[in-house]
Amino acid sequence: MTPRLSSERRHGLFVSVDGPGGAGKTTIVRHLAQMLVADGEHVHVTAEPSTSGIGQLASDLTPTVTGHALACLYAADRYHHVETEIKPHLKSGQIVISDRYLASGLVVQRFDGVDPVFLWQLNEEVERPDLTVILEADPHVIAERLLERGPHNRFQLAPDSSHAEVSYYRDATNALADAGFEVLRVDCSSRPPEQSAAAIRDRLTVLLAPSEVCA
Ligand SMILES: Nc1ncnc2c1ncn2[C@@H]1O[C@H](COP(=O)(O)OP(=O)(O)OP(=O)(O)O)[C@@H](O)[C@H]1O
Ligand SMILES: Cc1cn([C@H]2C[C@H](O)[C@@H](COP(=O)(O)O)O2)c(=O)[nH]c1=O
Repeated sequence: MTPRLSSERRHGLFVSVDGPGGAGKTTIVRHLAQMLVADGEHVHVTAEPSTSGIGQLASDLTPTVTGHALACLYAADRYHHVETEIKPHLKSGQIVISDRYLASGLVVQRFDGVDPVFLWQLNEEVERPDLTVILEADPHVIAERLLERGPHNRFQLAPDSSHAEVSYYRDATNALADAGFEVLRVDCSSRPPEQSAAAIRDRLTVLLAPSEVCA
């Protein structure tokens, strides 16, 4: 039987899920949320770009605005997202799962040639997730998935975009781990999305275990 996560927390748990296009972020977040709800948890699923005006603006301008300006828009959306949506849900004790967060901010604008050091500094003060999940995948596998599903954005149009993105994510993951973030790498090439979601749920259970003992 799956151990229950604590439903009596006064502060929630913040989980971000990032990874290259086609790795399965949205699919896995959906499965994860369903599993947690079935465990009796209160879950809030969110995403970046957020649904706020800044998020909408970033989304609308992504086809035409590039580089540093777009990086600043996404970072502005992130800081606003934390203050107006993520923190309030955490304060009410919910598990907040964000489909894309900081790691995407360290990766996607590199397609426009933005320096990773600039991206790191721009995002340095955003809220640190309790768990930063990075979906890893064989670039050939996700390139196939993108071909089948179709691209979601201009960054996925280049023929070798999956290879480049996997490499950018490797850099971002190393930087996050070096900075002391709690990082969980989940391989998504060779197993169904339900199993990837279960691996994340298992880590959350471990993360929550000490507070269950103290309660
Ligand atoms: N583990 C998996 N095995 C096989 N197919 C998968 C797996 N995960 C996702 N898919 C399929 O791959 C496609 C991409 O999944 P999804 O949209 O969840 O990825 P994503 O990482 O959110 O992509 P994007 O960044 O482009 O929004 C979908 O058609 C989905 O059904
Ligand atoms: C967080 C973040 C997002 N983006 C862009 C990349 C895509 O155009 C959309 C996300 O849509 P998807 O369906 O999840 O692929 O937002 C970005 O450029 N930079 C960011 O930091």
